[in-house]
Amino acid sequence: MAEREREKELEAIKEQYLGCKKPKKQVIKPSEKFRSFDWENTEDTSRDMNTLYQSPHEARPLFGRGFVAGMDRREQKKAAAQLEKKIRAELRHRTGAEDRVEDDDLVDKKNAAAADSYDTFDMRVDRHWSEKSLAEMTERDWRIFREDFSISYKGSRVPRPMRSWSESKLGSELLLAVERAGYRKPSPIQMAAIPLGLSQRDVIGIAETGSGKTAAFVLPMMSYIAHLPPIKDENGPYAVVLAPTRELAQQIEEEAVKFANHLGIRVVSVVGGQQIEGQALKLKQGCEIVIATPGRLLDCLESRYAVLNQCNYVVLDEADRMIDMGFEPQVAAVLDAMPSSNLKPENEDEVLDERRIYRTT
Ligand SMILES: Nc1ncnc2c1ncn2[C@@H]1O[C@H](COP(=O)(O)OP(=O)(O)OP(=O)(O)O)[C@@H](O)[C@H]1O
Repeated sequence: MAEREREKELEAIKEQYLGCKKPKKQVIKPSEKFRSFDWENTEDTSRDMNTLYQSPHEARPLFGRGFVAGMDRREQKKAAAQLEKKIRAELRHRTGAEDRVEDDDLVDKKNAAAADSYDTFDMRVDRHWSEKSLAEMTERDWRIFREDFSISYKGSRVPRPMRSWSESKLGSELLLAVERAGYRKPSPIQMAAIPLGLSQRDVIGIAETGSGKTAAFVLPMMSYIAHLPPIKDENGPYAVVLAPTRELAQQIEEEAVKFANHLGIRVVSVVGGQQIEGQALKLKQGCEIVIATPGRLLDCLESRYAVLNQCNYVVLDEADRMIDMGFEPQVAAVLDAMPSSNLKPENEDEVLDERRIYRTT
């Protein structure tokens, strides 16, 4: 007995200092454990066994620019329209009614219109300005229109730009001339400046080279002159265009003649580098528009070949360049040869910067 006690004691001491010798508990991995596990198909609850629920309504979340996650209501409407068509066909089939294609077409059109006029959030979608008549244009449409063509204004009570030639108030003869010139659409500077010119407002137009600035000032000028009686003898002109160089003056003349010939308006160019007598003769025969470089026009005025007492319309083409080239005194002298009341703006706020410069020097 004492021996057994001793053995037990020894075991306990060994266990304490050398660790126990108990066999390790075997751990079975779940993959091992369930390797041969099988279940009845009906026990599979991961999917609905009822076919009715096999294709549940699918959410179509929209992400990206202009969307927050949500449902595509337009797609749902399309699906609903298809279903409606199917049901109609089925009903017709059952009742033996004839196929009425018009009915389907009508449903199609109605649904297409509904899908187009509502966005994905079921909000009404506005049509683009190009699809609207002038009367339907909203402030927002005009803003988008101006943004589309990079048109911006500074000034008060600015008239709306014109969207097309037909919407301008140029008159049928000028519109015909524009069509014959092959100008299908107005350029942005023309869209913005022509309505201003036609409303007898002073305008400073800024646009890049080759953007159609010439027609933008020539057309309202022609429209203004078309309402006046033709000039007799040397009493003209009604309008003067000043340009810094001979070449530019000639380019403007070419552009002006395209429209002037249709209206019986006479255009004379008065530029340096050519015989002054020839130009004097043309001025004497009478003309409604003079296109000139400042120095040569001043010579003509001083020699009394030209008078500007009927001139109410002045264009300073490339005014900044004329100042850079030192033409300011000549331009000021030409403007002073016109009756001062002609150039006095109704509203002092609307005085052209250039004119102020010329008039004060
Ligand atoms: N609406 C239009 N449609 C088609 N062509 C046009 C239109 N307006 C002008 N043009 C043509 O575009 C060309 C350039 O026009 P224009 O000479 O008036 O430009 P500009 O802005 O005055 O250029 P610049 O700064 O060189 O004087 C011309 O040949 C003109 O006939």
